[in-house]
Amino acid sequence: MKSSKNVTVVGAGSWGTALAMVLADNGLEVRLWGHKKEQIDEINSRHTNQKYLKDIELPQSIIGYHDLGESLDGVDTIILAVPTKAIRGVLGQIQEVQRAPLTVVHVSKGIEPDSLLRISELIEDEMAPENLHTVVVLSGPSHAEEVSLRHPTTVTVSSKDMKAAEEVQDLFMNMNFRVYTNPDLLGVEIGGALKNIIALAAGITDGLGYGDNAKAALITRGLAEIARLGTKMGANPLTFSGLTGIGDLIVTCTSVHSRNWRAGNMLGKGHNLDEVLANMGMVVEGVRTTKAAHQLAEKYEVNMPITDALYDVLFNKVEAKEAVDHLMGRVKTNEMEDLVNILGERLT
Ligand SMILES: NC(=O)C1=CN([C@@H]2O[C@H](COP(=O)(O)OP(=O)(O)OC[C@H]3O[C@@H](n4cnc5c(N)ncnc54)[C@H](OP(=O)(O)O)[C@@H]3O)[C@@H](O)[C@H]2O)C=CC1
Ligand SMILES: O=C(CO)COP(=O)(O)O
Repeated sequence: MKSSKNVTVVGAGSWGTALAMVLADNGLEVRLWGHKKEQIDEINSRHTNQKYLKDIELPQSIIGYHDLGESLDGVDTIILAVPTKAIRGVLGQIQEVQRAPLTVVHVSKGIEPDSLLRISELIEDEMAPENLHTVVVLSGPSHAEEVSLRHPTTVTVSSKDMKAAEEVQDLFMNMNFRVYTNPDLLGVEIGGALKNIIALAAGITDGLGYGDNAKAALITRGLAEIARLGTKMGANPLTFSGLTGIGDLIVTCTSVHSRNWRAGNMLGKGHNLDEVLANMGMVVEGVRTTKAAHQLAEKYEVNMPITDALYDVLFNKVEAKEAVDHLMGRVKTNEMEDLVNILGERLT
């Protein structure tokens, strides 16, 4: 038994359920809130969540809740595990029923289009200051399917309040789930969100049958454009060589577990976006994030050719092959110069 803390996981999808398992393995009685009654009944009676984690037996110490107020009773920390586009609505519901300020540990990977807020900023924007103690992000290369099988996984936590981040590190850390800290909140959130864009693109080139050279190019040049934008926004460029940068890019661009990769793969094979999203049955964060990143690139005047190409495929009906041809046919350039210039600007 590691902790007597009461924790509620808000969102009973793949990631919320897998994280609830980590906390249960650490000796906590975990409350798992979901908005679908049948699913909560399944969690409590059969100790499974078949739609999201097929054939996984959940620990009995995970208790499903359908009543949000009840799930938050006596709780000071929540793990917020819903898709980015559901966050404002769910926080609205939480604020109607919460009785004490909350530490919100968010695990979502996205950026809100138009407002261009990162998730920690979105939470601060949506929650009244008296309802919010602090925000911590947990992010990194971590497919729920593998975490639920207790396979070795590493993630990073970050916050403006690093003491709170360290408490979250202690809460989750175990022999299968190793948690690091990184004080660069902006870099951690940007890396986690933008890797989904590159995973969609990697799925597309795999769907087109282009193979490993193309994928390696996407991962490394994708990292270059994520690092350019993140560094211009104020992140530590070294964060992008860590778990929430290259780490999450590798896992998402190369794994069949990735919904972003799978969606891209179907696009590359010629299916249209509506068809792909309708078939997925789970969130594909990279689609909305592409819109947000396209807007961020314009705002910060950063060159993001892969993001632009994907934006055209998703929203301007450009054929995937045509987008790749366009990327390959751009004017010659230097591999590192843009990032070096951005770093130089920051020093002056
Ligand atoms: N899956 C993974 O391996 C990882 C996911 N993440 C991130 O975690 C976040 C959540 O993803 P994930 O769990 O995978 O997504 P899933 O699609 O697996 O599950 C999302 C869950 O949120 C619920 N939900 C959606 N909208 C609402 C709402 N308005 N109110 C209440 N519940 C809602 C869904 O309910 P319903 O069943 O009704 O749709 C579902 O239970 C994403 O940002 C993702 O990028 C991060 C790391 C790993
Ligand atoms: O973020 C993830 C792994 O780190 C999950 O990626 P997908 O949302 O593409 O499945």
